[in-house]
Amino acid sequence: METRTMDPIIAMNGVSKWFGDFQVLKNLDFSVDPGERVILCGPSGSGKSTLIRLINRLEEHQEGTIAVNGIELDDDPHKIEQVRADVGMVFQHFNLFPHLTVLENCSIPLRLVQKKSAREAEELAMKYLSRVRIPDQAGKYPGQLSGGQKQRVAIARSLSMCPRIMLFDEPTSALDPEMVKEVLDTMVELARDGMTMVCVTHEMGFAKEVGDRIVFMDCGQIIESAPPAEFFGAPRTDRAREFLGQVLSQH
Ligand SMILES: Nc1ncnc2c1ncn2[C@@H]1O[C@H](COP(=O)(O)OP(=O)(O)OP(=O)(O)O)[C@@H](O)[C@H]1O
Repeated sequence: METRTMDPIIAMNGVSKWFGDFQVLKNLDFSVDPGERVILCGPSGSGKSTLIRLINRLEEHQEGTIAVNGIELDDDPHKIEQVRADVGMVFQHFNLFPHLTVLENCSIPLRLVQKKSAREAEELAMKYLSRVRIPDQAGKYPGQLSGGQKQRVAIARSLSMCPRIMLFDEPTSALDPEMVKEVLDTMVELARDGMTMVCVTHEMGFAKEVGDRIVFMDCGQIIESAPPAEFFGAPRTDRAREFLGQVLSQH
């Protein structure tokens, strides 16, 4: 039995979701404390992306409750907007606008969503581009950047909105191996600064270094949830052992 000392910033209870007839998530309980770093792992198709996308309502659940920062998600657009203001998300494929410069990619959302002035938006965007160590790329277009640089722009864009939670959905899996480290290093720094993070990743070295807790999913269920030392040192289920055997042999 887990003992908790604070209210979770993400609380999912009894959550189920279907795509048509296919039940992708099955009666999940999942919570994250403020400042906690949770790594979601599991075989392909186990429901990790779907779970993470429920947190900012990119997908809708059909059963159970999901509360983020105390706001329970339902069809109310105002609540969804409030939750999205608190939650940044970084995807596998960056999702940058190719016709906008790096600086515009980061500053335009600040003007449109947070109604900042052009000058304030650019200053904030530059602050976060510096934080991810690419201020010198501000005038370039995404097509002129490496994959690792593009992903750091995506992280800077999210951070400049000042989220309380960052979600990462396989942020390094579209990158060449030599680019992976620079993105993971950026995420490690973010974790050191105390950001609440939920990361779907197969990077088990990163998971060990950064994770407070590893959540292992299979077939739409949470099978294990344990600190890294326990999960990697002594997985309790055959399914987790088999998964670890596969990913550790690939990396
Ligand atoms: N929009 C959708 N419509 C129908 N089925 C979907 C949809 N999105 C996901 N699925 C299915 O739901 C299951 C879980 O998908 P999900 O992407 O959440 O898994 P995952 O664990 O993140 O997998 P991966 O590691 O391969 O990204 C898969 O069988 C997938 O085909």
